[in-house]
Amino acid sequence: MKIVLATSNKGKVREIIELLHDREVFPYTDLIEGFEIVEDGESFKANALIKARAVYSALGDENAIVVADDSGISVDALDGAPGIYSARYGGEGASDRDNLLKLVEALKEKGLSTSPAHYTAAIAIVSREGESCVHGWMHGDVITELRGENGFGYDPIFIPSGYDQTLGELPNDIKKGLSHRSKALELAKILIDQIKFLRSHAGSAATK
Ligand SMILES: O=c1[nH]c(=O)c2ncn([C@@H]3O[C@H](COP(=O)(O)OP(=O)(O)OP(=O)(O)O)[C@@H](O)[C@H]3O)c2[nH]1
Ligand SMILES: [Mg+2]
Repeated sequence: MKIVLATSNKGKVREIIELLHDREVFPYTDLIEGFEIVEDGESFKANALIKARAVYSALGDENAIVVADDSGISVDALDGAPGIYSARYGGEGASDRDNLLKLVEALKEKGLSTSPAHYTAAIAIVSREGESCVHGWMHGDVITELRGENGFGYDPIFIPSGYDQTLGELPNDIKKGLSHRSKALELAKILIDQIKFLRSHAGSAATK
């Protein structure tokens, strides 16, 4: 059963494939040409569903189970910014590093060197059975000093609650155990396995 990821973010692909380890998972760009998806939803959930629906219909394969992730970081001292705009906080086409440096600059402009913050991940699942969305969060603090190269995006300035190192410094395995994405995927796995169960029993039910 093909699980197709509706993302072009390599950091997400790596993490999601690791977290869905015993399932056949690959990015949609292994199957069809990548295409621009306009994420004009008002929430992480709305954007995740937009991405999953767009890839599901572009694939035209009723057996596909399409999984999308919309995620971002929300900083208390910036009234929750960048939130759903995390991917383009530094402007259209901004790189992860541009986005991170923009966040550091915004904190410094307020005379701050740290602020409570949290990551949100919304994971949408679209298949012929229907569509659903689950969430996961990870709380901690952002700092204005970049520390470490692990993870991706804003990780070098994010210190998860209970730790004193950033996700850039901590081994990826630590992030796997506590990230917004891993929490949401634990729930998504239940829904994906339900779809598998329904499909494997659909045939036997029909023959009774
Ligand atoms: O340091 C980080 N560690 C994470 O674990 C994480 N999860 C999300 N993000 C950031 O939030 C935005 C997602 O935007 P996003 O959901 O639109 O994804 P994207 O545009 O990169 O790819 P796609 O999935 O839309 O194709 C991007 O700026 C990511 O850097 C993270 N940053
Ligand atoms: Mg995006």
